[in-house]
Order: sequence, then structure tokens, then C-alpha cells
Amino acid sequence: MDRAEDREPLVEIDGLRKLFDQSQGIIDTVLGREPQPVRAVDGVSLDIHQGDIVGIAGESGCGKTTLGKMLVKLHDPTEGTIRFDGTDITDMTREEEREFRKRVQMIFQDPFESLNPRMTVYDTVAEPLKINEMIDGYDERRARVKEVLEDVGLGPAEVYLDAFPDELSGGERQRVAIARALVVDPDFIVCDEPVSMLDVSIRAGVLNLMKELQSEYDLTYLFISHDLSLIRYMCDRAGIMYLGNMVEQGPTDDIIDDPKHPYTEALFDAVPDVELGEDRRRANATGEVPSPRNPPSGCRYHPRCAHIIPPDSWAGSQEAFRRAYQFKLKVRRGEVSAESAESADVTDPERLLENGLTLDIPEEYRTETENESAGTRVDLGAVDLPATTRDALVEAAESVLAGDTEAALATLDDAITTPCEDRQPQPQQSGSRRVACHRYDDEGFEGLGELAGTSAGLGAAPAED
Ligand SMILES: Nc1ncnc2c1ncn2[C@@H]1O[C@H](COP(=O)(O)OP(=O)(O)OP(=O)(O)O)[C@@H](O)[C@H]1O
Repeated sequence: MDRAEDREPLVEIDGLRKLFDQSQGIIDTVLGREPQPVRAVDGVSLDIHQGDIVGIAGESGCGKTTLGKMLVKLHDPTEGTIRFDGTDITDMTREEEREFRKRVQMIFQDPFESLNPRMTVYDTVAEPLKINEMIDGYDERRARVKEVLEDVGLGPAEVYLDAFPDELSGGERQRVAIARALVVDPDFIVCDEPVSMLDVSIRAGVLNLMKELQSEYDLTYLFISHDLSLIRYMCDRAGIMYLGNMVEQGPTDDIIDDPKHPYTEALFDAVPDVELGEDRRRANATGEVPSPRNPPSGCRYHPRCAHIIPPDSWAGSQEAFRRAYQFKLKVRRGEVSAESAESADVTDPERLLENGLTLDIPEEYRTETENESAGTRVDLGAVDLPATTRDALVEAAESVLAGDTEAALATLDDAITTPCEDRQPQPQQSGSRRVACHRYDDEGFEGLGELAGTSAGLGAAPAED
């Protein structure tokens, strides 16, 4: 079989960043803080090969649309390069840019918004031909428009040519948007959630059409979607984004059947209608996606990660480390404080720890005491903490109860350290995948080796494929 890696990339994305400046919010002004830009895309590298259908998945706000818009030059990158067929698109001559605008198109999510309500179907589809000075003569243009309309399933074309968007159904409008993208015979189309606004009953028809058009027009697609079943259905390769970073990329089936990045695991497990590989346990991510204005240090996923890596010297279980680390975060965020202790009527440091070491995770990962207490308490003795860490946690809890959060954090920062917080992981090749996770660093593997066999919810060890 023809392997993507053996072909020349059509699109080469390297170290791509897009930061949006934000006006200063009221809280920043009051606190005299510098306004932070939104780090929408923050260091993405990806190759897209001729004939590929690549999917970009990730939760809302992770930077998918911003990435897609940079690829079609609707946004300029803050940093990094995009090469299309060997040419750097941020540094093109006028002639190169004209050519680029023909060869690269984008289809948007909302066909109601992306079509001009005052233009007929003919005018809409013929417009790119006029802008790109492509086909001279009314009759020739009309013939080309009719041909493309028939190709997208809007036939006989005469019925549609003089219609306005509000006379069409949602599916017909999206087909017009597809025809407008196709009429210039492009090579590469970025499709941003192309069916998510359409009725569920007609989505498959539009997707199948797009697949047919791919071979007919020799297209390369980038599909942006939060719908993972669509990515599985359409895309040979996929990239998973989290807070502006590409955390995992590779063949779609491999990513779904055996996710390597803990975020990928959590993302796919949250979707009931994606068929998962056998022997997969539920992922146990905690917490919410943080703000892209102020992303976590090191690995952006580490505050939620089930597989957070303890330091090499750690003598307890990984699960215990994760609990201790979450306790540190709770103190840092003010969720565990003298006030919260007072309102829960907690005066004993060990009791404070029994509450603070709980994790908001699925039942099967919880301790017995945690399940019995509906997730409000663990049995401190059952958490496999090294004695020195336990002492440090008790000391920190005493500081919290005394209202000295600073001292508590100093103790916790000293006692509970992780490479995940310190360093941003660089993408590593692991079998068919590129993964940005410290578990796949050489160092991470060593750490993991020591942990193999613990009850830490590590799942399958990330052995080389
Ligand atoms: N023009 C802009 N100005 C300021 N911030 C922006 C702009 N466009 C996007 N953002 C911010 O950048 C981040 C990434 O947005 P983006 O739309 O790329 O994400 P997404 O993954 O496509 O999300 P969704 O699925 O909701 O469309 C978000 O925090 C968003 O608010």
C-alpha cells in the first residue's frame, strides 16, 4: 500500500504559533497585571501529504479553526512557517499568492452564514472564477458552474442556478458552498466542521459526497471536527489538539484503538459512539480545560492527567503521587484553604488531607473509602505515600489550617515535583505516532519502567510498536 510518509508533503507546518492580543480586562487593570495574549495555536508542526484526509480533533477552543485559517491565509501566523507545495505561504510574490488562492480553499461550518443571501447559486459559484480570472466568456463559465453543481449532487443544475440561498435546504446550501470551493479545481481544501450545522439525517450523504469528490478531483483534505466518529469515518490520519498544542498525530485507527497521549485517551473515552479497541479502560482525567490566556507550565495537560510522572526518587505509587499533586493544585487554586476547612468543620491536618487527597474520577479508580464516602474522603493509611512526603503533606495541611497558604505552597513545591510541570514535552516518534508527552521521552520511559505494575491506572505500558 502507498504509505503517506513515502510521498512528498503537500503542506508542511513547522513550529506554528498564533497569539491573539486581548484588550486588558477589568481584573487585570485593577491588579495592574500585563494583559496576556490568547495562545490559540502554540507550536504546531504537521505534514499533510498529497491525497491525505487529515482530521484535526480536540475540544472547543483548542485552536483547530485558527490552525485551519492560517493554512488558507485567513490569519497570518505569529511565528513558524507553512509551506504549500514547497513555497512558504507567509512570503509569496503576488503571482504565487494568486496561484495559492486558486489551489487552496476552505469550507466553513455554517452554510447559512457563508453564502451571500443576495447572490444566486450561479453568482456564488461563478464568483471565484471571476476573481481568479479563470474562464473567459459567459457561456463557458455557465457550463463550468453547471458541471460542478452536478458533481456536488445539485442536478439538474438549471433548477438551482437562479435560486437564492433562502430557497435551499441546509444540505443544498452546503453543497453550493462545496461547489464554490471546487469550481477553481483546487488541490487542498480545509473543511471546518462541514456537517455539524446540518440535520443528522443528511450528514452521511454530504460526507460520502466529499469522499467521492476527493478521488474525482484528486483532493487533499484537512477536516476540522470535534466529532470523533466523523474523524474515524473520514480521515486516514488525525492530529489531536489540546490548548494550542498538537499532542498526538498518526494513523486514525491507531490513535483510536491505542491512544498514546493521556488526553487522547480521555477524549475518545468521552464519546459513546466511537468504537473503541478491546480492553480499554475508562480514562480518568480530572478538572476542566484551563484558559489559553494562561496555560499551565510544562505539559499543558498535566493538571488533569491520570499518568502524571513522579520524580525518579519517588518511592510510592503513581496514584499516590497524583493525589499528592492534586492536593498541591487545590491549595494553589485556593480550593483547599483555612476558610474551606472552617466551613467543613475540619480542624485536624490529617482530616484535611483525607478530604484533600480525593480525586474526582470514575468509580473504578477510586479507593474503597472514597467510594463509601461518595468521593469526599480517602483513608490516609491506604494511600501509598513515602513517609517523607506524608510528613510534608501534614506540615502543609497545618500551614493551611493556620491560614499560611504561602508556607503550605513552599512545603508542597519542595516535596512534590514532576517533570510534567517543569518542561514542555517535545513530540517524539513512537511507532506510528508522534506524541508530545514526557512518558515518551527517554527519561519518561525510565520513570515509567519503575512504575510498571503499580495500581496507578497506567493502562497499557507505552511499549514501542
Ligand atoms: N480573532 C480572535 N481574537 C481573539 N481570540 C480568538 C480569535 N479567534 C479565536 N480566538 C481564541 O483562540 C482560541 C482558539 O479558538 P479556535 O476557534 O481556533 O478553537 P477551536 O478549537 O476551533 O474551537 P471551536 O470548536 O469552538 O470552534 C479560543 O480561546 C478563542 O477564543
